[in-house]
Amino acid sequence: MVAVAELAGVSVRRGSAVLLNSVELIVDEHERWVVIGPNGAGKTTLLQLLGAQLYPSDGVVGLLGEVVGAIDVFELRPRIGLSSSAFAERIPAGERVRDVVLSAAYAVVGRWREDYDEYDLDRANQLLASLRIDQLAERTFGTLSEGERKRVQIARALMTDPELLLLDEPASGLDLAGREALIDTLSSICLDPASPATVLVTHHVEEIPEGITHALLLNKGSVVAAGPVGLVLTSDNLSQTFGLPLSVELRDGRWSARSRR
Ligand SMILES: Nc1ncnc2c1ncn2[C@@H]1O[C@H](COP(=O)(O)OP(=O)(O)OP(=O)(O)O)[C@@H](O)[C@H]1O
Repeated sequence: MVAVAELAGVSVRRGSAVLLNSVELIVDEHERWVVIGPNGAGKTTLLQLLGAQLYPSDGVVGLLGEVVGAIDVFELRPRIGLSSSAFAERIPAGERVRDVVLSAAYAVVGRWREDYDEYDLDRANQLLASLRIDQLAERTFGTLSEGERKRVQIARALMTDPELLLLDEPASGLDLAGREALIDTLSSICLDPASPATVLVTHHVEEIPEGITHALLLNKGSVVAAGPVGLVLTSDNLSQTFGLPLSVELRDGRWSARSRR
C-alpha cells in the first residue's frame, strides 16, 4: 500500500475558531473515502488541505509523497483532481463544456489555446462519454442543469489523470433521479480499480456510492471515527456525529439513516 495522503496531528485555526483539531488520516492508493459530518464540521476545510489549497496551522500534510510547505503547491495541484461548487463558480458561463474539461490539462479555467493536443482532445471526449454528457460538449456551461454541471466538474477533475480525486458534495442540489444517476456514475468510478484514490464529502449517508471503502466522521473539527466503512458507519458513531439518535442501515450496497424513535 502506498499512502497518497497523510495527515498527522493536523489543525486549522482562524483567529479563535478551530476548524480542524488534531486530525490523523492516511489515504492509501486503492482506497475510496467518504467524509461525513454536519454543517460546519470542517469537511470542506479537510478537502482543501487534501487538495493543497490550504496550509495547516499545526501538524504535517503529506500529499503524493511530498510534504505540503516543502514543495511548490503548483507542482502538486495538477496531480490532484478537485470538484467543488466553489471551483464551479469560477467557470465562465459562456465556456463550452468540452473546453471546461480540456482546459484542466493546462491548469487554467477558460479556453486559452486555440490548438490543444490530439491526446488531450481524445481524453476530454472519452471522459465526457464516460460521464454520459458527450451530447453536451458544444453547449455552454451556463446553460446546463445542476446535475449536468456536476458531471462536467467531475470530468474536469479526472482530465489530468490525477493520483487523488477529491469530490466536495458531488450530489448536492440534485433531484432524486439526478442524484441516483450521479451516484450510479460515482459507483462506477469507485469500483474501477484503475480510478485514483478518492475522497468524497457529503452530509448524507444516502449519497455514499458503492465502492467506498473507508469513512471518516467529523464533528466540530474533530474526528469521531475513521476506518473501514463497515466498522465506522454504525448507528452510535453517526448519532454522535450528528448529535441525535440515528439508526443506520446498509441494504443492497446503499446506506440510509433515519431518526431513532
Ligand atoms: N476564516 C474563517 N474564520 C472563522 N471561521 C471559519 C473561517 N472559515 C471557515 N470557518 C468556519 O469553520 C467551520 C468549518 O467550515 P467548513 O466549510 O470546513 O465546514 P463543512 O463541514 O464543509 O460545512 P458545510 O457542510 O456547511 O459545507 C465552519 O463553522 C465555518 O464557519
